[in-house]
Amino acid sequence: MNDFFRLESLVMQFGGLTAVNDFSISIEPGELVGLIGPNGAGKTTVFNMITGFLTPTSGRVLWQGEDITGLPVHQITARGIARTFQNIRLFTDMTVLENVMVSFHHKIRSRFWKAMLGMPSHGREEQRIREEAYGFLQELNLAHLADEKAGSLAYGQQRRLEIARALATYPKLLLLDEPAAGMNPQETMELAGLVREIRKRHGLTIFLIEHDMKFVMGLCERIKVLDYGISIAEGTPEEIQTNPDVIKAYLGEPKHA
Ligand SMILES: Nc1ncnc2c1ncn2[C@@H]1O[C@H](COP(=O)(O)OP(=O)(O)OP(=O)(O)O)[C@@H](O)[C@H]1O
Repeated sequence: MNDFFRLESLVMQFGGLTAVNDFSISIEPGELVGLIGPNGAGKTTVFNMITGFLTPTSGRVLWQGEDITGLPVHQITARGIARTFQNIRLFTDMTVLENVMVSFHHKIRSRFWKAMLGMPSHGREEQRIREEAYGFLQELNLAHLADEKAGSLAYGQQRRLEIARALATYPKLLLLDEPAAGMNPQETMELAGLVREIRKRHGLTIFLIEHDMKFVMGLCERIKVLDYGISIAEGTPEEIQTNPDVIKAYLGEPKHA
């Protein structure tokens, strides 16, 4: 048992549907853990319960020794948990750089008051935020697109921009929901390298959902498998690939002639 990050018996019911049932996991600082499972297995629902988008029907989310179950989204972000979304959520009419700058909103609020009071640090602070935001774009290989509208980027670039935005909240735990979705094999391979780099540089712990098995198996140290809301396996990539329950969940029962 660790005190860093633990999910205890999470349950999420939507009316008569139990989307997630008795889900538990404990993640150590610095780990890179994958969450896989067939469509509709409940993976995004787990992320929504961690990040405050959904309040679990029962169970607890424990983060650095604190019970954060059901806290509002902004309070969870402020505690160092950030995420990206399966359906990309960018401000498409804003520039790539502005999209990252928005993530500094807590700082921007103080900037706003300083500007109102005509305090001199306003310009300097804006410049600092701009430089920091640009630094995150460089890390995600997007700096050359800083002044483009976010909506004009290719799909894979938008996914990387989502990660840059999440990093700009200075998280300790980063949740990535299908980061490689819609990417070609080359982009997916580059993304795996970027994920490794940002983990190292920022001392991150990463929990990710992904359907691309090559990506998951090559990147994650440990994998959890959900099927119909129930956790059916947990182990190393090698253990998961040879687990009969996992094979059955993905391929269905073997057909008998
Ligand atoms: N807000 C909601 N209201 C009602 N049902 C929901 C809601 N969110 C999810 N569900 C249902 O819960 C189940 C799990 O959905 P979820 O999106 O968590 O699955 P998933 O494993 O992330 O799937 P995918 O791989 O297709 O993204 C599905 O049957 C889904 O229809």
